[in-house]
Amino acid sequence: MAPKDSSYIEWAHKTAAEKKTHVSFPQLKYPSLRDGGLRDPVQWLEGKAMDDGAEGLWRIRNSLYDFSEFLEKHPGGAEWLELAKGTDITEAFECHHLNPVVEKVKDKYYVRDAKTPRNSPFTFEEDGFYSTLKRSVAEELKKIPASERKRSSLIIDGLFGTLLISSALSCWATNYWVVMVSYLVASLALAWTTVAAHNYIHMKTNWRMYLFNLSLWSYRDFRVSHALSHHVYPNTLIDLEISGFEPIVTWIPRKKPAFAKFTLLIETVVFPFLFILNFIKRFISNFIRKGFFTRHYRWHDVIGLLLPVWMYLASGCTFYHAFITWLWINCTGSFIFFTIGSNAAHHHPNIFKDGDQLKEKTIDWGMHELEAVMDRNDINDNFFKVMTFFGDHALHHLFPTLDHALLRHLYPVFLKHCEQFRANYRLTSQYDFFISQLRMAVKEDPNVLDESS
Ligand code: HEM
Repeated sequence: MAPKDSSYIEWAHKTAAEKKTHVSFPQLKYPSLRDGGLRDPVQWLEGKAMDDGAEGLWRIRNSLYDFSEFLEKHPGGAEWLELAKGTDITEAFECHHLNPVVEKVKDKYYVRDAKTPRNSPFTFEEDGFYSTLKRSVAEELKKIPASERKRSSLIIDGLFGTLLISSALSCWATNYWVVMVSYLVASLALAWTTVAAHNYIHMKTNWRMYLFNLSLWSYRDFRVSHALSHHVYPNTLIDLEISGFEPIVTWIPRKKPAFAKFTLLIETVVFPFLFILNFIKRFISNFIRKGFFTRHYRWHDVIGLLLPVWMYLASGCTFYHAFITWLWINCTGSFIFFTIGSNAAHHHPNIFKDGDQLKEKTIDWGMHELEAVMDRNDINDNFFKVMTFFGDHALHHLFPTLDHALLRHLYPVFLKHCEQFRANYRLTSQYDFFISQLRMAVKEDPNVLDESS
């Protein structure tokens, strides 16, 4: 158990270096396969399966289930369960369903009790913050008109259309300024389409989630790294959106390499290539991972390559010209997407990160989500910005399947529950996040509980 005095920081650094357990949750095993290798979603799922005691089945709390027969019947799509097979899906199961009917459905597939304790610090007590809020949100949703969802569809469809027109124009035009402006508009439209498509990757199978792949990246990979990893375990050692950037950028408080001082420069150089690098990593997996092609490669992995083909066909330029222009658009889009993403909501000295000292070693899952996120008042004030800058982030984390257009209606009930349970919902500005993300990249010491807490 961590000592609760000034020697905590020393203890935390020692525990972090040993890599046997989490630091903030020392009762948890250090995640298998976390460091090294490709650090990709497949490796993350394999490591999680080694730690979760699911015995090749699906684990929810302390019971094991066999959903093989249910896969194709799952209203959310078979993919979610197919990906998560062999792991503990308690958190994902809880936050992806507001309808209590799922509890009864799952019971039909019970096999036996798990043999090991859960390797997670999160609880879902019936009278706790998250379960109570979830019941109230389910009631509140009944009052929101279904037409609200059109607002988000309109934005992503508009962005997609803008991308198609501006990318073709950047190849067709000969005037320097028209080329430059259309190239910049296309890059921004690609980045924003990818952010907006994120709204749809969290839902049941739908066509707009495939727009994510226009970036060359894979929505299927993102469902793991973002929805099943980052969303449910934010800023812990199991968060792949933290470990996936290491050792290039380390946002958790740890001893940092000397190059951490140059994080701004490193991000500027690396971010433009991440869309392409994710594509290459996934493609290479076909050669280095047995069965990857049949288990993970899908028709939608080629969607990203349709954009240069479209630019070539629509503009009538040479394929070489279309390809080079598309590379510029893809790299600029990648830079914009990752700059928005890394400065959005999670990297700030006042936000929980593994290493920080905690009062309790288990925590209501919803309370933890709010400890690991902060919202931006200058993003949440406008729905277009919400859709294109990962806005309304706290509510989105708590209820990821809900269309972003519905979230603003939930604030009264959400804030009431935060007050009642003294949940730590916080707001700051986009500028503060930009500076704070860079501060986190050099921050070595964890936060220690102050005496009054
Ligand atoms: C990795 C775990 C899981 C994920 C990520 C997941 C995801 C989803 C998603 C995205 C939806 C659509 C939600 C919506 O449109 O509002 C959904 C619906 C549903 N899922 Fe799952 N699911 C998971 C596990 C399960 C399990 C284990 C069961 C039960 C055996 C289940 C039963 C259902 C049912 C019954 C619905 C329809 C709910 C309704 O009509 O409101 N899911 N799921």
